[in-house]
Amino acid sequence: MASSHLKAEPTIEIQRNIFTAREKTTPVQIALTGLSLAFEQRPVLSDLDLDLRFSRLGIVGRNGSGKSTLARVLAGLVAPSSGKATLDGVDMYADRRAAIRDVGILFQNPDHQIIFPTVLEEVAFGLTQLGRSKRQAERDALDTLAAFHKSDWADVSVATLSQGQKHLVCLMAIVAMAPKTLVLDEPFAGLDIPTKAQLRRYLHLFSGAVIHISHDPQDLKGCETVLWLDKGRIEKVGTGPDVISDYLTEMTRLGDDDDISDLPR
Ligand SMILES: Nc1ncnc2c1ncn2[C@@H]1O[C@H](COP(=O)(O)OP(=O)(O)OP(=O)(O)O)[C@@H](O)[C@H]1O
Repeated sequence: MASSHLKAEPTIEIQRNIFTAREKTTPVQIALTGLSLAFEQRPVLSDLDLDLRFSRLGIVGRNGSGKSTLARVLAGLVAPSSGKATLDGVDMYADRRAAIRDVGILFQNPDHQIIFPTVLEEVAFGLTQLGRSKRQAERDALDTLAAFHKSDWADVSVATLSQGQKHLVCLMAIVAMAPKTLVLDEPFAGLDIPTKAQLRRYLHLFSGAVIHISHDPQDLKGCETVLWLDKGRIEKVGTGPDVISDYLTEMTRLGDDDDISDLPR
């Protein structure tokens, strides 16, 4: 396969405003009011209250702290047990049409996300979900591939791509839909360092707001605001360096502990 690279200082061809300069990023408001969610009566999110505007919001927390569940609630994929979550005033669970239009979500495993055999079909699919004709969707998908300098990927079989390349296909599919908010649920887990760095560069070009979930603070460099979740509650929210510094201190302390032995109740 011919390779095509995005260089460190890319020439961005602005096509349908898919990419704009970072300083033009449009912030989004996140509001949680008394948000709780339980699975089989086991609380996973407990009475979360939050109201802030962000362009790049990081969410950190240990395994099982409720990060993915919060992401799913925000994207409208799961209903809270009580309380409310909105993005720019919209309850995404109540308004499925707005959810498809306004929120893109990128999961850890691209194989759980990709359903079509070729790159073009995969990228075009979301656009048909937005109501575009198949022909228009394919045209717009080709524009997106071109914006990412990946026109030569159009007819490539997704099954032949590496894990990092599959992540990029998912990212292109979501960016093509131009959501206001992109939710990244540990999308870099398991990727090697250069692949992570390259995907981060592509992400940097996305002009909407980003919610980036990770248990690794390294991934959240560049988030102006970070929310730390612990056992389904907000432990701290504030500027990135401030929250990450406290989080690392606590994670280092817990590393000397043996709570891996504790089973969920
Ligand atoms: N569909 C479900 N049914 C039952 N329990 C669930 C379900 N989804 C998540 N949980 C539980 O909710 C808790 C929080 O899970 P969640 O995936 O939100 O945490 P997380 O912070 O994203 O964890 P990780 O970093 O390990 O991905 C976990 O104990 C998990 O087992």
